[in-house]
Amino acid sequence: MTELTIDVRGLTKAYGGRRVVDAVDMQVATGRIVGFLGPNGSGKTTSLRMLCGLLTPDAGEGRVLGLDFRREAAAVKRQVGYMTQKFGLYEDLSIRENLDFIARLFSMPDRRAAVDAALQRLGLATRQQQLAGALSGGWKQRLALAACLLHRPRLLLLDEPTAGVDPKARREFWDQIHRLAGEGITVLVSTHYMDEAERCHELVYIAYGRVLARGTAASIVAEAGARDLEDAFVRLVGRANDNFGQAG
Ligand SMILES: Nc1ncnc2c1ncn2[C@@H]1O[C@H](COP(=O)(O)OP(=O)(O)OP(=O)(O)O)[C@@H](O)[C@H]1O
Repeated sequence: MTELTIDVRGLTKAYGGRRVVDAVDMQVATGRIVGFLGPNGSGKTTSLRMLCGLLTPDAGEGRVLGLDFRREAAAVKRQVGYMTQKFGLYEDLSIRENLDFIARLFSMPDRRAAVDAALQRLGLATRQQQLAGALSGGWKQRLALAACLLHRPRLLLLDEPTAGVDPKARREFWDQIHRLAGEGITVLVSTHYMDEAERCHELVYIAYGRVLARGTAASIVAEAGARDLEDAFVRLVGRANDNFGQAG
């Protein structure tokens, strides 16, 4: 049987009486890269925050990294690398100082070794003295990914990690994600880019807080009777809009 790093059912969250995440099931096998797609405001960030233990769900059951994701949320949080949409590091500190600061926050016993390993892994060693604020968008994202990896998480939840990054840097970032998956790290990543969706092993597509499609890119395109992935999503969201969009 396939080992599931994420196995959660019925994930639900409402704000002001409106369900922004509505009974979402999420299964991600260990070492796989699953793309999380959907229009703006469809509930991706809210779902990711619940899965990593930062936000308490209204409903939902299941396990993340073998832990009860609701009752053991604090333990889940410690073992997940979560990369938020916005660059959250200190612009007036160098690359190395940023990583060292985070290692201190985690009270890592082998801080220096962990920082060195993260610098090497992400190809940041030669730039370690550069100020974070002076880096291009692509290098900033790489630093943010290095920061997520410091505590050696087995699961990465990445929220639009390459938004606004140029195509070459995005490609390099994705090569890195595939290397990490090759090491057995599981990745759930939200994106609006179709070329990135094509690089995921599987996709989950949501709109209005509900899952509209899941599977490989090829199976989603075939099931929607579409030309390509973008066309499939346009069709799916069009149908969803007819069915429950007005109520959402
Ligand atoms: N703390 C909050 N209070 C009230 N409403 C919220 C809160 N957080 C999110 N929402 C609403 O929930 C819905 C889903 O938001 P969410 O950020 O999860 O979407 P998303 O799919 O990540 O969007 P995007 O692709 O734009 O990042 C939106 O309508 C948003 O306005």
